[in-house]
Amino acid sequence: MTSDSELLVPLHVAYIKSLGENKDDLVYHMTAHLRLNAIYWGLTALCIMNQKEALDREEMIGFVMSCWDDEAGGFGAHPDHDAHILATLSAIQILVIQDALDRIDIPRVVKFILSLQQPSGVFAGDSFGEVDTRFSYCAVNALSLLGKLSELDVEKTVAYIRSCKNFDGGFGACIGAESHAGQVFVCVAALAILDRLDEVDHETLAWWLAERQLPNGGLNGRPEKLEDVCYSFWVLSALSILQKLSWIDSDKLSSFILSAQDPDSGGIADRPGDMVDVFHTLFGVAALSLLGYPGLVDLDPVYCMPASVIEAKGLRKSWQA
Ligand SMILES: CN(C(=O)[C@H](Cc1cnc[nH]1)NC(=O)OCc1ccccc1)[C@@H](Cc1ccccc1)C(=O)N[C@@H](Cc1ccc(O)cc1)C(=O)NO
Ligand SMILES: [Zn+2]
Repeated sequence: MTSDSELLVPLHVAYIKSLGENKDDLVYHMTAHLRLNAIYWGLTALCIMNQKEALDREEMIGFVMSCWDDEAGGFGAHPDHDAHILATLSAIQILVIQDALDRIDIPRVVKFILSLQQPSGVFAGDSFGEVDTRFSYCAVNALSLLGKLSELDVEKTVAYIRSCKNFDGGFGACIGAESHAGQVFVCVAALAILDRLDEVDHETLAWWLAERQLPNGGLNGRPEKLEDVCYSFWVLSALSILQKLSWIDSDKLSSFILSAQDPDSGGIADRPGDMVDVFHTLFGVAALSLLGYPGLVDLDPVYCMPASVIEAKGLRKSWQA
């Protein structure tokens, strides 16, 4: 069997395990600012392939705690980096998957997250103030995993997301920004967590999402853009939440994702022939899981975490199978 007809699970597991070992090559140092996010990406990909034990649990929890920024009350993406809401979400996602939330001071983290909400209702990523609907999703996802959604000003949060809805049914990074599949994912997933999917024009948005599929089977993030494996997840997750997964040709998309695998060293790239990375490896197997690829563990599309973990916390929605 060649690589573009089956998922090379053992190779992808070996690739993810090797990431922490090659500390000498340049890529390792160039990606220090994403390290904690990359651990969430690697761990979640392993969970989907049912190989969670491939990485050492205590060593991982130790690294997460080494990224704690005690002054801010949040996590940075690397030891001694400033706290950021993206890294804080990754830290919480890792600890929830490893059943180790008892290691953190939950009220302190909740205070950090809530401190980032702006008067407009949008969230900033950190104290430097860059705002983006991505960060609103991080806040809603993290507070939900911590069981503290009751402390969020839901109306203000929803009002800002509503103001980012475009005529094509999609959402942008901020008011007036064009629709982009990544931003559609974060806005639809945040509204799903808040039980406010009534804010979405389901038919219009599902049509815009289905329009992302190109003749080669891959999905792009915006009209006229190139196909990219990670957009498979952003688009499929939003369609899954809208219960319109059937609007995508899943056989052609699965073949596209499988063709982006590196058949020698493992890993998945953004498109066939490019360099693999752990980000596209996660979102490739995540998309295959949503498409029902045989032997993969069910993924919750809203949290991008194993469905069993979300189920155990009582966070699955009534409309989810
Ligand atoms: C910072 N970043 C990006 O900008 C990527 C770059 C890219 C990958 N393929 C095409 N471009 N873009 C990206 O993640 O866009 C998807 C997205 C945009 C906005 C909101 C949500 C998703 C990637 C890292 C990366 C950089 C360069 C190459 C590969 C991965 C990244 O960290 N993305 C974030 C996007 C994101 C952020 C927050 C979330 O809650 C969910 C997703 C992430 O996945 N965090 O866990
Ligand atoms: Zn990509």
